[in-house]
Amino acid sequence: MKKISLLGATGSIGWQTYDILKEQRDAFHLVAFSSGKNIEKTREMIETLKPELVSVQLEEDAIMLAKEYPQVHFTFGAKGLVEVATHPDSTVLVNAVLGSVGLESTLAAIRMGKTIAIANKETLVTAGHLVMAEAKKYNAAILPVDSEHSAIFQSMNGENPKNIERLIITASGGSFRDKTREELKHVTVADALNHPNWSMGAKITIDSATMMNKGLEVIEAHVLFDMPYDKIDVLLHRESIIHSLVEYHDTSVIAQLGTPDMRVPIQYALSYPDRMPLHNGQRLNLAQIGQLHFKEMDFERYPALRLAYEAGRTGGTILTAMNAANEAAVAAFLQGKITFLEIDETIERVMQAHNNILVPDLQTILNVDSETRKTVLNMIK
Ligand SMILES: NC(=O)C1=CN([C@@H]2O[C@H](COP(=O)(O)OP(=O)(O)OC[C@H]3O[C@@H](n4cnc5c(N)ncnc54)[C@H](OP(=O)(O)O)[C@@H]3O)[C@@H](O)[C@H]2O)C=CC1
Ligand SMILES: CC(=O)[C@@H](O)[C@H](O)COP(=O)(O)O
Ligand SMILES: [Mn+2]
Repeated sequence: MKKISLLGATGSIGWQTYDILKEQRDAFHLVAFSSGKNIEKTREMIETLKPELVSVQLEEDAIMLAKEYPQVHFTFGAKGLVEVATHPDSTVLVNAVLGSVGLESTLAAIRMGKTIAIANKETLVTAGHLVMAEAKKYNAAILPVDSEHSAIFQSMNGENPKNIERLIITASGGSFRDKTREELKHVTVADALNHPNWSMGAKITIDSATMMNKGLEVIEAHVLFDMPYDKIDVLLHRESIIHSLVEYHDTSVIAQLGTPDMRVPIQYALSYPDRMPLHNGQRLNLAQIGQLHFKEMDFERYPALRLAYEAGRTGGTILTAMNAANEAAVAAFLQGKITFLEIDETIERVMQAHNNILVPDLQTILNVDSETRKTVLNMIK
């Protein structure tokens, strides 16, 4: 029986993790979880899985829930995320919280030698060097949940990494893949949230439309697999059936395929190195699909991807600035305060003005993160 802590339980990844935990009660037990402001889902998870510790975003919600569930210990805010991540009974942390807010709790769990099943890509982008150095020091395994990185991880199974020629990350193209840049001037939030293949949280769906999601994933791959940027390519593949590929020196290409269902990489990270049947999983029928499509990436159409490669190749706090600018700009777009095209423009302006620090410590990263968010708010005013 693996004991699990889960951050971001009420989100898209968190709720799909809940689906797996409910179906696999002989294999997994949820000891602690965090949610944000969704109290209905928080109640349901408490009643179904009976954890010992729950963290919510607001103190008043923690006080209210403590009266309803006296057998559960409640905590809240940033310290609550760390308490959930470091619960003494859990051996695996699933980090499915949104944004760089997941960084400190991830580091705290790593320092206890826990296995980290990581969906929270912003943490790896903003402070990948710190996360991987601490994971090595404390012998903590970092297992990818992001579908592309899980595909790469599965395609590297049993292989010697020194034989890899390049990683090929597939991209659906997002909600506006059939539009020109000119046609993006007046798109709405509702249009942008309409992803062709995946049902995901709002922020990552917008990232997918700008292609910043792929930019974050290129950096995530560099961090997780220690691969130089000139050996990480992005390939447009509109069906999201091939989740990513690894090419080897002998020209062989190994890929992982499947219907688009995030429960597959989540469950693989939980059951690794084993596999388990997937409850209600839809099997891939290639004959029925008939055709798969591929196209070279267009960096002019998707400037966010170019910016992410630039930040990755530069390294240092520019990664934190880019990530924080993106988080703040996407939040502003979702609130109707800026247009879709202003997301890229905001990130580029922040990066151009940034004074880079090459090997930042945690405090420097936290300072750059909060300063960048303030800068973006001032730019938007
Ligand atoms: N969704 C997907 O299919 C995929 C997601 N990812 C990555 O996984 C992560 C989560 O994405 P997704 O599930 O889509 O996101 P969602 O927005 O659906 O969920 C985010 C979760 O984090 C909680 N949360 C948000 N802000 C805070 C905060 N300040 N303090 C505490 N909790 C907070 C939310 O709580 P509440 O809702 O209760 O307020 C919710 O539980 C992201 O890094 C994303 O890039 C990676 C691959 C695929
Ligand atoms: C499911 C998942 O891992 C997402 O990150 C997904 O990849 C988004 O799709 P695109 O970014 O390829 O549109
Ligand atoms: Mn992905």
